[in-house]
Amino acid sequence: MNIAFIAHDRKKDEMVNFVTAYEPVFEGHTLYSTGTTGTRIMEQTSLSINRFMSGPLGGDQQIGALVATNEMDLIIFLRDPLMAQPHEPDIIALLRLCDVQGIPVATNVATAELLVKALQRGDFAWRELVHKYKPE
Ligand SMILES: O=C(CO)COP(=O)(O)O
Repeated sequence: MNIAFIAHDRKKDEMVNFVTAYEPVFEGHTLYSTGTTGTRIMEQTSLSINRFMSGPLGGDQQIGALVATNEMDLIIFLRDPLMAQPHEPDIIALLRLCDVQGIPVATNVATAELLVKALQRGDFAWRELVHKYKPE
């Protein structure tokens, strides 16, 4: 599966702890992230992550491009609900595209945990069909 990690600054510790806890689950997947989030995760785990630009510089939009083409299977986006972001329009656009394509997206760690357990159980197998029968 193609999985993306994104965390706002005050959520980065939570993200690193979360990914560390489920590192064995994430190991078998293709991982993506915005710039700083990915750096932090790679510093503290042995996971290899394809990093895009930092969020405020367009990283959310780069991940959004993969959502638009239905290539992203799961997004864990730990947003900071208590701090305004300069790139709020990019964030809204990414979440909108997840709804357009029906992509599972967790915006807090409680939901992220449920989705990762579903991933472990094989509940994301339907996404293989999406990839297999993707129109050209
Ligand atoms: O701002 C972000 C998401 O909107 C995250 O970007 P960074 O991972 O580069 O901090």
